[in-house]
Amino acid sequence: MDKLMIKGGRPLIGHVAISGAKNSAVALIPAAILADSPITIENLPSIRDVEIYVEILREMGAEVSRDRDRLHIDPSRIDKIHMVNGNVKKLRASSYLMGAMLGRFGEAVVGLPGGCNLGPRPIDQHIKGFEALGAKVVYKEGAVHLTAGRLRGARVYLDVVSVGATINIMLAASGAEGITVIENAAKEPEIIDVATLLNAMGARIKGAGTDVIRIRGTRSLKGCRHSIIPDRIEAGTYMIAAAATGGDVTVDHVIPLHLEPVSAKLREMGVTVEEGDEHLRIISDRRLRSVDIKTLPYPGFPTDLQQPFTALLTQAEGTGMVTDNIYAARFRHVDELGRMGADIQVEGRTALIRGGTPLHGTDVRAADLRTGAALVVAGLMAEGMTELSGADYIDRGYEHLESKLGSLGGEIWRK
Ligand SMILES: CC(=O)N[C@H]1[C@@H](OP(=O)(O)OP(=O)(O)OC[C@H]2O[C@@H](n3ccc(=O)[nH]c3=O)[C@H](O)[C@@H]2O)O[C@H](CO)[C@@H](O)[C@@H]1O
Ligand SMILES: C=C(OP(=O)(O)O)C(=O)O
Repeated sequence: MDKLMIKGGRPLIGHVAISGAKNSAVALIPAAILADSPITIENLPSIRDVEIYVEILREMGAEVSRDRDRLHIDPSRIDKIHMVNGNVKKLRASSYLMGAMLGRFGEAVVGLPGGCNLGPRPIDQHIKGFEALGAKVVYKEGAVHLTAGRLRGARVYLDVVSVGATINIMLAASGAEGITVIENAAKEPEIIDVATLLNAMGARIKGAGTDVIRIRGTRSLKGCRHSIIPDRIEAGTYMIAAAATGGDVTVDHVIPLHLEPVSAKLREMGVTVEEGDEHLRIISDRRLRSVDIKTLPYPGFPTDLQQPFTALLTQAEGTGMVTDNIYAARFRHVDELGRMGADIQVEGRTALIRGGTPLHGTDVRAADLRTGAALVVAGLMAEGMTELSGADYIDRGYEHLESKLGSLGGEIWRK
């Protein structure tokens, strides 16, 4: 496993260009399965999750080629093969194969998805949606077997606000006959991105970005060209790192509205956040006040930035409280931050961070993607060298992390 070496103590200064969103990319790629002709996806991030999804589509018979940040997918020869083991187990977003295959073929056999281990991650709401559209569901040997023949539009109320279930039901419903209405839908920007692609393919989706989404499906979805929205989680990570190091960083190619919860919390801490049309500038003198964070579905504070934000709070004055309302057990970064000198107590789904304890570099391990991001932020703040193993997790979601941080003056390299 690769390691990242980080020498802390230098402020990050300069501009960083934000890549396309991971959580859009891993939904847009399987969405291509629904089309009968080629699709081009632009602003594609170079990250491991994308590489894995490309391999999955190739295994299914798609012709896929890449030209810098453009991905061309010809799905016309995709076959309804069973996708039970191997790459599907490496990704959470492999669950989207269920909706996409159901929408195109009326049947699917897909292994239960993998992804970051954040505690239990059920897919009951996805299944509830597929059943409402007429699918029969059987669990056999670690895989979900779905059969429907022709799917029919239906009304689905989600008991839990779920990004994955909302997208998966949109995918299936786009290939269904008639109208589907998703109530209590998730409102994340990535959902709007997927709906934009499906509409360009010929579906008629209204309300994406609100909690009621209406989808009129069609049998013939065609190829198109689509550009992925910026990755708000990558951008938020650089904003946090800028604040953490007492830096002056402009994150370019972002949609500032998507980062409002992060900007608001940084401002509460005493950080200056200047907003342009497509950029945000973060200026920090490293004199930070503690704040409380409660993660919530969009437009609330994103759980995917909870861990890096916790690292930032270790250097703020006072005690901060971080409550993860999405994943009760998303605290694998806490012990590692403790090894670097942080004082954090976890009670239930809340972490209490006593700020102002100096951090020192040591050997730490990322066991999931955003733990990795938290430890990078901590390493940049710490005195001395941090040796971070588990860099492969970080590669799942951050394009060219070392060179982007390096161009900002951060000292980070791969061993
Ligand atoms: C590939 C992708 O886009 N991943 C993101 C997506 O994950 P993912 O789509 O898996 O997350 P969900 O929005 O579905 O999960 C939200 C909450 O709902 C629960 N739940 C979800 C589905 C279900 O059927 N039943 C159920 O109980 C989950 O356990 C969790 O507590 O949104 C999460 C929440 O913003 C992010 O952390 C992930 O980065
Ligand atoms: C949890 C995440 O990803 P996934 O849902 O793909 O595991 C994440 O991006 O932080």
